[in-house]
Amino acid sequence: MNCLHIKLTFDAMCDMLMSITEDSLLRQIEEDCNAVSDAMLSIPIMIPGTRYYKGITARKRLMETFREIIAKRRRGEETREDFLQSMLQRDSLPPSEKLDDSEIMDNLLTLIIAGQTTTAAAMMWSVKFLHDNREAQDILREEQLSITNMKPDGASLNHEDLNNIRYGLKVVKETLRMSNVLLWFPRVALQDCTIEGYDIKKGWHVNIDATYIHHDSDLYNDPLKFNPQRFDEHQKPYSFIPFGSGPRTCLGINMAKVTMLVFLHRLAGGYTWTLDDSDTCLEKKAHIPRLRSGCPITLKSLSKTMLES
Ligand code: HEM
Repeated sequence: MNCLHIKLTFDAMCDMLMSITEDSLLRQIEEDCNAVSDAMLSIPIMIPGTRYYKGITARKRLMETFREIIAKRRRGEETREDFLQSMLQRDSLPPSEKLDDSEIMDNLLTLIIAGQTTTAAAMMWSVKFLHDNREAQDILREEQLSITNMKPDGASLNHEDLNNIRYGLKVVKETLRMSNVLLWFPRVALQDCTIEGYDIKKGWHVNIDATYIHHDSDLYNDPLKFNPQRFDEHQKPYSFIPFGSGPRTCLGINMAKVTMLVFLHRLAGGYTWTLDDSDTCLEKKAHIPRLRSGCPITLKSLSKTMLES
């Protein structure tokens, strides 16, 4: 199932950014992006076979692919309404505001890597937490079915429906609190300062430990329990920071939330599921916590489940 989460979010991301829908090209870009991600925590040794080497060569291939797509657009061979097109439209602006090809390519790769594995991992954890918490799954399902029942047959979700997925949003938040997709955010102190009595010197590297904050029992009652309802109460400032905080807050916060809401709506509103692998070990050497098993599941459509019960 993790593979499916990754494929879903990856394809949606590439479509939104560059309107790529051809499967073979998507799979090639996906493989290369995975190699770049895997290289992030590797030792920087440029020897064939190492994770670092694979990441650097994959990045070169990706840049070539993006360069070709950009060249086609610049030659006017294709025009789309996507993120790439909006970056290219800056060509008509004064030179200081234009983006050159390498900036455009960097932006594309940054958004794919920042947005794809994070959202896919969060979706995987929501499947696992909801599987282990049947009560939360049932409340979520009830909400999704009531939204579907109010709509004409086959109509897709609109903005108003998304605003009505209130319990679903709490499931998203509780999943992000417990899974800590990004474990900590590194910062460098730009000047000497004192925080809560601790002196921090200019140039020190400081890590904001989101995992600790999200599991602090002074902030969250029974922090190891998956309890979406806890978000009925107002959170203290800086106690819930899955998307960071301040000027470098996640740019994709709304996209991530909407992607997860649509996914949960479809999943809980259409299916029940069982886990095919109960292994709870985490993947080794991954910079985002994920189940080693990939969280494979078997889906059963609700209509079938209802007939059987
Ligand atoms: C569940 C999904 C996601 C989580 C948990 C997440 C988390 C984060 C966090 C914690 C940061 C801030 C890191 C820091 O302060 O140093 C961040 C930054 C960022 N995120 Fe996300 N993210 C998610 C999805 C996305 C998506 C879908 C996109 C893009 C489409 C995206 C694009 C970015 C970018 C570009 C930054 C850098 C912002 C900057 O430095 O100014 N993220 N993300």
